[in-house]
Amino acid sequence: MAEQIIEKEQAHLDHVVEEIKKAEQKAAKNISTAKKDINNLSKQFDTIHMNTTTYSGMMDTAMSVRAQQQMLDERENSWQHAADHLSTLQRLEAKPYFARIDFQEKEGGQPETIYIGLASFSDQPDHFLVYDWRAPISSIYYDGELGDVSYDTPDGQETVNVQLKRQFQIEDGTIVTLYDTDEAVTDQMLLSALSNHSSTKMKSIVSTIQKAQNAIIRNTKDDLLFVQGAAGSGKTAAVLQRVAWLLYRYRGNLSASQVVLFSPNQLFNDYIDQVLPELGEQNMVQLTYYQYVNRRVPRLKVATLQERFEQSDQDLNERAVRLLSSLDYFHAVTNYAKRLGTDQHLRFRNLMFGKQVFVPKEKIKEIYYSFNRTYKLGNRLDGTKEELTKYLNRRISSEMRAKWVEEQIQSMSKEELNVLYAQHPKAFANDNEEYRFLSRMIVINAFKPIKRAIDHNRWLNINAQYVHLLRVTPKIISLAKYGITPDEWTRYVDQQVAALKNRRISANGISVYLYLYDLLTGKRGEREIRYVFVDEVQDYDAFQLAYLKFCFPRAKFTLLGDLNQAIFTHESSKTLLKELGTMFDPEKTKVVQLTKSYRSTKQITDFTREILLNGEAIEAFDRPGELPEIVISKDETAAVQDVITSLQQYQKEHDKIAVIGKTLSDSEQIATALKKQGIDNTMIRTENQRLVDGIIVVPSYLAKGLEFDAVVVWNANDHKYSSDDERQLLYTIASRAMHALTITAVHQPTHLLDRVTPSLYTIRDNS
Ligand SMILES: Nc1ncnc2c1ncn2[C@@H]1O[C@H](COP(=O)(O)OP(=O)(O)OP(=O)(O)O)[C@@H](O)[C@H]1O
Repeated sequence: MAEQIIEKEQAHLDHVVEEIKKAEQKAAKNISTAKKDINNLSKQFDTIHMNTTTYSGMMDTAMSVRAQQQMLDERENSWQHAADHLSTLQRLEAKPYFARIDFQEKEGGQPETIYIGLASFSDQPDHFLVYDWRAPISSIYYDGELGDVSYDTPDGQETVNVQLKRQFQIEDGTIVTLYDTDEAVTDQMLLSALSNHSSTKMKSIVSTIQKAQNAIIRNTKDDLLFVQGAAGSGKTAAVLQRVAWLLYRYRGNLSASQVVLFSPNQLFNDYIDQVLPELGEQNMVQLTYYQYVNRRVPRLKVATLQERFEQSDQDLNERAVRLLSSLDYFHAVTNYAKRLGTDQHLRFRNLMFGKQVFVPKEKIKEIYYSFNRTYKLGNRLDGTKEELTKYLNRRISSEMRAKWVEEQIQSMSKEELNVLYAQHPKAFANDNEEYRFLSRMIVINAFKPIKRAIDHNRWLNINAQYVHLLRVTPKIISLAKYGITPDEWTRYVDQQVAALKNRRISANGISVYLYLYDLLTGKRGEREIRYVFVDEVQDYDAFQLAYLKFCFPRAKFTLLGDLNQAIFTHESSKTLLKELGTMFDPEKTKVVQLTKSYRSTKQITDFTREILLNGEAIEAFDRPGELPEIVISKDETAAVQDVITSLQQYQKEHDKIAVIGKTLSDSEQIATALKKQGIDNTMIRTENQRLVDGIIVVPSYLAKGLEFDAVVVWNANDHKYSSDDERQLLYTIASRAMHALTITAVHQPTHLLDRVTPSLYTIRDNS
């Protein structure tokens, strides 16, 4: 029976592959026709007769060029289309589909059979041999069991009766196995997907998407989708499939450039950048929050990830950061800026002409505040620019008479003069006219930097304004609520001012600084962006998220995070969800919990869960492996040897192994020690590096979001991980392991491991 089924399915598969091959040939032909057309058209371009002697000749030439260009564009489009189609077919050929569903539409409908794969494929119009996994009907594969199942279509909900669900593993056009199932996606299929080795690039999960993940992927209703999920529960995986799904669902109205993903670091960008291309889609805009803010302030140096992670946890600094990163402060800044329109507190800078003051700041202030009280900040800014530009234009005539202009004309070379003459279409009536022309051109050129300064708002003194905001903060928000005295605040601001003089700004300060600037200049955000995704959202604060919402006012937000992995924001991440509740319409907000962890073996998940104080809800996926190991060494030299022993063991079985240190210097220490002992490894110092196979050594804060076959935690002793605050950090690091985990410690292991049930790990005590 089973044999027969396989035979029949293989015959069907052979037929589909055959049809795909035929379609490939056709596509290849279309490509070569389009290519030929493009070549011919390009040649014809050269033969267009250029007639520029008469006006009508010029018009004719322009029209021929335009017509030719249009034809060329069309051919290029059809070439691109055929090339995309061919690459989809090539992807389908080896593995055309992964599932089959037999169902009947209710009320006497015909029984139907569909096959689901990475993309749709039809041999005739409307005769689909394969359905795209994102098609509405494909949802029943992920969502339901046998029997009546509903799914969403653009026209509302439909219900069908599902009679068969079959899953395939196909390799190079041959069915390796198939399962009939009445579950959403069988565990066998998932198990075999998860037992694979990790690689430096994340893979798509379309054939094994789980029901809870499917709900995230296909959500269209909510403005805010907040996914709280355990480490390894597939948040990132689901969100990448979601982008692919959205691009399919809204094809024609949504392009990849209208989707932005904020990721925790650039290494992570590198890790996930193949998933969408593998699904046949272009990558969305992908950047870190600090890249996003940094590129707007080229003159300032924003604190780096490392500085942020390793900043001294001075008590005052912590309290001040809590204040600056709160939603209350965001509102306070909004109101502060609004009042600047009338309260005369806006800070200006002189407009300079070389070393001379061209328009003094007092004068600019006068203009700025001369407008009606009801003017919005943006209009006030535009009005001021207009006045300044008018003033600049008026000054051209008087400046033309200045001595320096005369001197410049006299000293100009023939070539320089010719450049200016080229801008004068006809002959001069007399010398006077010629002189006036030249002096005017010279002044206009000399005024260009002033015009630029006006256009780019350089007459606003944003640094001074930011400092003013910090200084008056005690008047706009209650310091006491954050446990800060006025004296302490003054001290904190003094430190920030000193840093700013050296062009440095804190990680929190930069959001405040840019928000203030945007308010002053009346920026209305990037309105064309439709979807914003924020991964590892627990490391964001409420101010940053409110600012992102301001920057992307028309976007729907999907926020993914794990409050148990808050390694930068610690406790304050707990209030984040509450604060988000006030930013989005509660009716259009959905919070989804993912509790099952897929990344690690059951042994690793059971172990890491107990590091947390509240990890009970985390459920392990039942994939067996070795118990994690804790290795205790008597000193550092011995610890290095113990790490080597583990690494040598892991190298026999795994491709991607990470040694994770707490800080950069911890990591450098072990990387160097390993090298000295002849153990080759790649030290990841900054997020700009690439992930590679083999052994990598990486500091904790750069390991975020990544995964490795085996992880060795370097020196998690009670001295390194001494504070309860570091529980989440240890959990984050340990949960990077897929198949094997070793935690090393010089002397006493951290007390953060005390809660873990002893039967969940083995101990190698070499102390
Ligand atoms: N439905 C699934 N089918 C196959 N693999 C899956 C599935 N869901 C998750 N995975 C795999 O589990 C691993 C963890 O997924 P992912 O990195 O998306 O988790 P995460 O929730 O973002 O984790 P973290 O918060 O720890 O960074 C990945 O290797 C991913 O491919």
